[in-house]
Amino acid sequence: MQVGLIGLGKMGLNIGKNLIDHEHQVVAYDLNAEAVQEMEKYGAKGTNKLNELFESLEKPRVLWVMVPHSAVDSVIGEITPLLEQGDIVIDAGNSHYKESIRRYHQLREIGVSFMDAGTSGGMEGARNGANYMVGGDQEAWAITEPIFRDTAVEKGYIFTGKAGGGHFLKMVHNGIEYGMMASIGEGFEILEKSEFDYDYEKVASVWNNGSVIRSWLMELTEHAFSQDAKLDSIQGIMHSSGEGKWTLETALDLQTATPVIAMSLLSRYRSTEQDTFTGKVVAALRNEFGGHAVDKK
Ligand SMILES: O=C(O)[C@H](O)[C@@H](O)[C@H](O)[C@H](O)COP(=O)(O)O
Repeated sequence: MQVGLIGLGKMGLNIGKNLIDHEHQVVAYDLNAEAVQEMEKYGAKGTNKLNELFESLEKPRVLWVMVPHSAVDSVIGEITPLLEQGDIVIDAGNSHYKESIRRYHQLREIGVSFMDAGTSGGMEGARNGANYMVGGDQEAWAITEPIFRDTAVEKGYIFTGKAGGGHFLKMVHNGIEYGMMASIGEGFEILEKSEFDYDYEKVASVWNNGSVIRSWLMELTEHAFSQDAKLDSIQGIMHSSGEGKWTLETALDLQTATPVIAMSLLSRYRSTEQDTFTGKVVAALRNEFGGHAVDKK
């Protein structure tokens, strides 16, 4: 089928190529000329004009939006005057599910269907077989299922119904991702501080063969250590894009105890600071009441 792809970043380009590999026609839009050219070379029709994108697509149009969550509203704002009744807008990025519910209702008012599609599997998945968690209308799903099925790994997609359900599921998935990664990281830190001299690539490899914790994350761990045996070239600063925070906020709203996800998020925040004011205050107080030593600057 024909897909209008908006956003040719790392994920968008890979999804576009994946769609073309599966005999779908891609009309690709981005302001970045290089990305448009790359997509054209791969067989897409490319443009940097939204009206051209819309004119090139058969109706009802299927628009796959692959942009950072902070840009989704501005994209929707730009395409709204061009959208027509029956068109389908898919947000395949990592948006907050409440925003997706709002956007669903906003577009429904003009007869446009909005689908919230959480996409997992990273760049490699986007290129060769992704994983999708999709919410939205059944009618829109009936039309769009082939593009999800074809670009996903086998059994790698789910339609959750009800708007917001796709991005909610992806949010929780990412909360789990935070906890799992933190646990892997902490395990290796204990190894690093121990009296034993382990080869971490080999450790990750052996854990990937038959052990309970074998996983794609452990495979990636093995790969990372194969590139840099002790990760000496990078700093232990863990950035985050928001999904872990949303998971924790949602858990709190639902009065659900999620200590692992909470701590993994907080340890990411902590990792971005060299020193903390909390630490200074506690050190000062220990010194105040007990005369305990402080480390001077
Ligand atoms: O399932 C996935 O493929 C990943 O979760 C993907 O969506 C992305 O890597 C995260 O958004 C990174 O999230 P943080 O920046 O919050 O770690």
